[in-house]
Order: sequence, then C-alpha cells, then structure tokens
Amino acid sequence: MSGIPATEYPSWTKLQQIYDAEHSRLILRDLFAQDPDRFSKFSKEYTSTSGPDVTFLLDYSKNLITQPILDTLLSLAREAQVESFRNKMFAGEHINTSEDRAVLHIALRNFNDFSISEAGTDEVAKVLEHMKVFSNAVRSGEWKGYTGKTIDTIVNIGIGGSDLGPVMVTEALKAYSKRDLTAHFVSNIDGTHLAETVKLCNPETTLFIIASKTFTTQETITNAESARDWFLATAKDKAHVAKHFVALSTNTAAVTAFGIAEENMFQFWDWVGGRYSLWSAIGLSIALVIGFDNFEQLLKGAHAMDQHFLNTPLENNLPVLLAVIGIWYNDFYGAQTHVLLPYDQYLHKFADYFQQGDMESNGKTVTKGGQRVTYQTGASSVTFSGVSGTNGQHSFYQLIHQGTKIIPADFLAPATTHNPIAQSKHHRILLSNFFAQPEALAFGKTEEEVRKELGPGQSEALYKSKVFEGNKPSNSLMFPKLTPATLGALIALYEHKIFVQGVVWGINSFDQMGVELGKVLAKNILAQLGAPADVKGHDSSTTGLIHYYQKHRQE
Ligand SMILES: O=P(O)(O)OC[C@H]1O[C@H](O)[C@@H](O)[C@@H](O)[C@@H]1O
Repeated sequence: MSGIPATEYPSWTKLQQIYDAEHSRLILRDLFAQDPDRFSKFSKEYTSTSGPDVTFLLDYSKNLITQPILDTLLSLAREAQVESFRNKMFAGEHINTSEDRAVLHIALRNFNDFSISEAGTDEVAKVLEHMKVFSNAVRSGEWKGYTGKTIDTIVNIGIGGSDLGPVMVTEALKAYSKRDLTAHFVSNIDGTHLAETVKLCNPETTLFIIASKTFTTQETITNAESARDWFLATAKDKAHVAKHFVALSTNTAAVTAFGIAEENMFQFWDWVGGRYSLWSAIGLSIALVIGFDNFEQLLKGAHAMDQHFLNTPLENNLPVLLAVIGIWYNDFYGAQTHVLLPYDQYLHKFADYFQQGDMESNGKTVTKGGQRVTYQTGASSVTFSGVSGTNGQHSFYQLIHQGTKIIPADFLAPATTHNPIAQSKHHRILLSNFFAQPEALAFGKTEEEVRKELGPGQSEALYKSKVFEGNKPSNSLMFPKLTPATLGALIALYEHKIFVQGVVWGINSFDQMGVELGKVLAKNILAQLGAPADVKGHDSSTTGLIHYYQKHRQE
C-alpha cells in the first residue's frame, strides 16, 4: 500500500531472473528426493499465545519453492514495507487512502488489548454488550413477538459483506447452533429469494435483521421494505415492527427513517470494511445462532492470529508466507486462479466468503499512487465456490490434475469431525482424500509408471492419457477440530494474507470502486425500463436486450 509499483523493488527483478533460470528445474519430485527434511523446513505449527487454545499445521512444502526463492519473496515483502504498513493498520492510520479511512476490523476483536486512537474504537465494547444482551434475550425466549410468542426464525437481509460472512460462519459453526432457532439469509434482489424465504416464516415468530453498512444498498433496502410489507400484511399495526425488525448499520438517520427504533440498531463504524465486517454488529445473526459466548470465542481466535501477524518475524509469519507464495504463482508463473479446498462440509461457504475477500480487496489495476500496474493483482483471486470435501474431486479437479493451467490450491481439514458417524469411517475416507489429492497433484504419475501398471499392448494414446504430469503446487492446513476460535484464526489468517499481497502490489485493498460503478449503471437503466422510447444512450446490444424484455414482460 505504499503505492510503489512492485516491479520497482530489486527483489522483484531478482525473482524474475530466478524464475527464468530455474523454473524448469523446480520439480517437486526432485525437490523432495533431494531433501529428506523438506517437510520440516517448509511447514509450521501455529499455537495461539492468547485467548482460547488454537493450533494448526501449515504445510507449504509442496510448493515450487526453494529456500533462496522463499528468502527473496520475503525480501520483496520487506522492500514493500509490509511490516511498516501492518503497523500502520494496527495503529489506525488512514491506509484506505482513496476514502481517507482507517482499516480497523482488528479493533473489533481487540478486547482493549492495545489502544487505538480512532473515533468509535472506544465504543466497540458497548456494541458487543448490546449484541450480548439482545442475542441472549432472543435465544432464551425472553424477547417476544407482537403476539407474545417466542422468536423461532431469524432472517438476515443483507448483501456482499453484510451477508457472506454471517452465512459462512453460521454454516461453519452449525455444530454450535441453537437447534430451535432457524436462520435464513436473503441477499438477492431477485424477488424469488425473499418470496421463497418468507414461505418458511411465520410473521408472529420471525425476526428480520436488516444488515447494511450504508443502509442505502438498493437490494437490501428493497428486500427490507418488501419484508416489512409482508410482515404488516398480517401484523397490521406499524408499532409491531419494533419487535420484529432490527438494523445493523453505520447510518442512524437512514435506519430511523426506515422505522427501526434507535435502540434496535446495532452500530458500527466507517473503518469497518464490508468484507471485513462479520466481527462487528454485522455478526449479530452469528451471535443469535451460535450464542454470544461462541461469537466471542470466534473474535478471540481471530485476535490471537492478529497478534501472531503483528509480532512474528516475516519468515515465521503465516499470513506473510501464504501471501508471498501466492505472489510467486500469480506474478511469475502467471497463475490466474487459486482454489480454496476445505475438506469439511461445515466449511462449504469458506471459498464463497473469500471470493469477495480476495477479489473485492485486490481486484485493482492502479496503485495507490494512480499508476497502472504492469503485473497481475487480485491474485489468487478466483476461488471455486460452494464445494467442500470430495465433491470438487467429482467436478473440477480434472482440470487441476491434467489441464494446461496452473492452479495452486489450499487444502484445509480438521483431524477430528463433529460427526463421527459409523465410528468415524466417513471422516477417515474424507481425510484419505485430503491426503491423497495434494500428493497426486505434486508427484503425478509418470509414463513409466503408467506403462508398468497397464502392461504392454495398449495404445500409445491410452498410455499418454493416463500420465499425470504432477508438479501442481498446494498448501495443506490441518487443525484438530473446527471450533469457533479456530475458525476465527483461519479467517484472520486469510484476511492478513490478502493485506500483505495488497501492500506488495502497491494497491488499495480497502476500497471497491468497481462495485460502486455497477450500482450507478443499474439505477440509470431502471429509470428507462418503462417504454421503448425511454431507452436512450446505450449501445445497440444493450438497447436490443432491453427492447426484448419490454416486448415479452408480463407484469
Ligand atoms: O453493507 P452495505 O452498505 O449494504 O454494502 C454491501 C456491499 O456493497 C457492495 O457490494 C460493496 O461495497 C461491498 O463491500 C459491501 O459489502
């Protein structure tokens, strides 16, 4: 985030030279054969030094790196002043320069550990207390709906960062959930999303949580208004809205204008980026589903990872290691994609979540100084979403194994499952795959091995088609069990990885101008949908599409 193009650092030039001279010799089979200690050299165990016990193993030995390459990647991070920018973030400096804002999601899980002089950080504890009191009241049944019934359903209405975090975490920590409280998440402006959700709800026992940092996002406000209409169709009296609608926002004026009382509003601050907001009031649905104590464990697990990131030398700093290895593939190997592959059904939304985290943060083409970059950013950005466990193996892994592209992968798995059915047989099968896939990707299968396996007399094409070139890189991350604190640490690990990459690329990871353009364009077109004559100022393709819609709509 220095704004200096990464190509100007001496280590960048050196890495390019190393890549040109050595990449054809960077063969994982050879690297492992040459060094029996490769695993111990290129793996690290993380243990939390504060808060709840969290530990995990990060094995990065199956990467196309040597110690000199890693050292040069770390020099690149030093030249880009990663340590200094990290310290600036933690100190509350306005490193989001285009919006002149601090970047302080770390303050939301800080528990007054270190002081930050930014307005609002002193109010964090008060909002957490508000969330605690409210979530306890709803979960205990003390909070009643307008007919005196207990709340049994919550519907979070939000989009982007006001949806993806709560969705991911409530799924990931389902094992900790209150079974008689059902949670739904409505994000899409497509009326189908809300319509299908309210079919499952009873207005007397449903609580709507309107989650929007700005409280101006068209999708969320439209969905919230329609939810209120649906509720009032039964409840009739507007006074009942107070028992069934709460808001999570930074915009008090818009929340009260919507009709939600200020005491039912949970505040946060402009220094919380949408994609970093699950730790804030945006996490209310999480606290409702898993209970406030578990929500606090999530925050504490993240806080301990913050301390690791802040206090650990770069060579042992896990977010930094993940970041620089990602840069090696992105900028020198030309990788377009990075996959997050959790072998845990509970983590089936993890990649979805970091799709926004990574792509919205680092999908930028200009540096903070306004120069167009000449290298790839947003790295490792595209993730395959919605899959976990072996499902991906039966869908897209073919391309990773035998396609022409290089797709670095992170495999994640718990050693122990929350659901040890059939004496953990399922889990052992799952983990066998978790161990087998990175091994197969790294070491492949040679033609010689295929010929031996198939025996003579087969067609040449068949022998070739069964060869796995291998040398496909991956990280493996294993933790004892998916607890709230472990999840907190994992999320913070990837958040900080994204931060480090943004600093090296010299870009602002904390604005999202591209998304905002989309909002403006759609608003212009919405005003023109009435009649064909209103459609003005577009190319012939867009005009043709709108005319087709106008001809065929039945409203
Ligand atoms: O919470 P809000 O203000 O409704 O914004 C929702 C989302 O809008 C845009 O897509 C971006 O700005 C996201 O970062 C944000 O999470």
